Amino acid sequence: MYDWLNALPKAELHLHLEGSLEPELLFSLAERNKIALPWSDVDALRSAYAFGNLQEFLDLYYRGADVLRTEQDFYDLTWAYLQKCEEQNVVHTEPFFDPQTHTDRGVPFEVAMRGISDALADGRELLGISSGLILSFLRHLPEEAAFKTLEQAMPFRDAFFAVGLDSSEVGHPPSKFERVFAKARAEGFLAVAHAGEEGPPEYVWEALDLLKVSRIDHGVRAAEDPRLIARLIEEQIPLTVCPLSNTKLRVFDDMSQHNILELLEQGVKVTVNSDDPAYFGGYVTENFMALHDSLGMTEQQARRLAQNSLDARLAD
Ligand SMILES: Nc1ncnc2[nH]cnc12
Ligand SMILES: [Zn+2]
Repeated sequence: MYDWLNALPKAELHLHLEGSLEPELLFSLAERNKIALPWSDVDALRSAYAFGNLQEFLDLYYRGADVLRTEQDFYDLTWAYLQKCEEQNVVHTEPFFDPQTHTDRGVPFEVAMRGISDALADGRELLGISSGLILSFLRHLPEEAAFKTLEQAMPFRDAFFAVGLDSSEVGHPPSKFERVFAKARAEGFLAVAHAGEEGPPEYVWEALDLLKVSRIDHGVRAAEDPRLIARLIEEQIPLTVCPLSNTKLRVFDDMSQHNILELLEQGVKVTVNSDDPAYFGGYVTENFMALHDSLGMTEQQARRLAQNSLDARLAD
């Protein structure tokens, strides 16, 4: 019934590699690395995936990422995600990687970087999936820590094409990172940022005007500000929307209330993405399916959304 959705060629532009860590892989990495887990089995872990907001999810996401220790672990994580891409006709992907999630617990920057880069290279060669990596700063940490992360990344500068901004949004506006984004842009990187997920429309304005981003990640709360919507349409700034994430994190109470199709019909360049698929119940195709089931998305709308994702690519 959903084969036609799965068959659409798509790009994924909002995916946290650490959020694609499926419970089965999480348990097998814990065993390989001799790490004790607080959950008795995969089902017990899955049943903990009930979130009241972004922070409740992030607490579990950072806890889960602790099983990632070796270059092979990061390779296996990335390769499992790329195999999903192949299954779902995701022909291009621009994943986020949060170095501070790993360096802050003693995993060297280069360990994560090498495992991920090798898997992305194999994805290109063996699966024909093109990709570009986005180095994302954790916004709940100081800007100084982001500067340090950028510095650590410079020996690997060819491994990524853009910087991003994620983690706890409210209370950590884009303006907090204006200087480090300026430095990254001066070094030749593009910029994207999470804004308007839980945070207000002002954060989307700041991401555009201060961080000079090429895309907004989420951005669904921009709908509260008609002037902002007019600008997004005028400049055709893409929004990387994540429907299942938004309902799991209670940005919308129910998928039937999601605004992605209204934004699409207004002329905003919205795309469909999975964010943290292992935690939110599905990859890109399942996100498209949810829009079909709960919002009555038509085939023509699905085709436009998929085309938007291809048009909004930033990496070669
Ligand atoms: N949805 C999300 N928002 C902010 N930071 C994140 N890190 C992983 N998923 C995220
Ligand atoms: Zn995200």
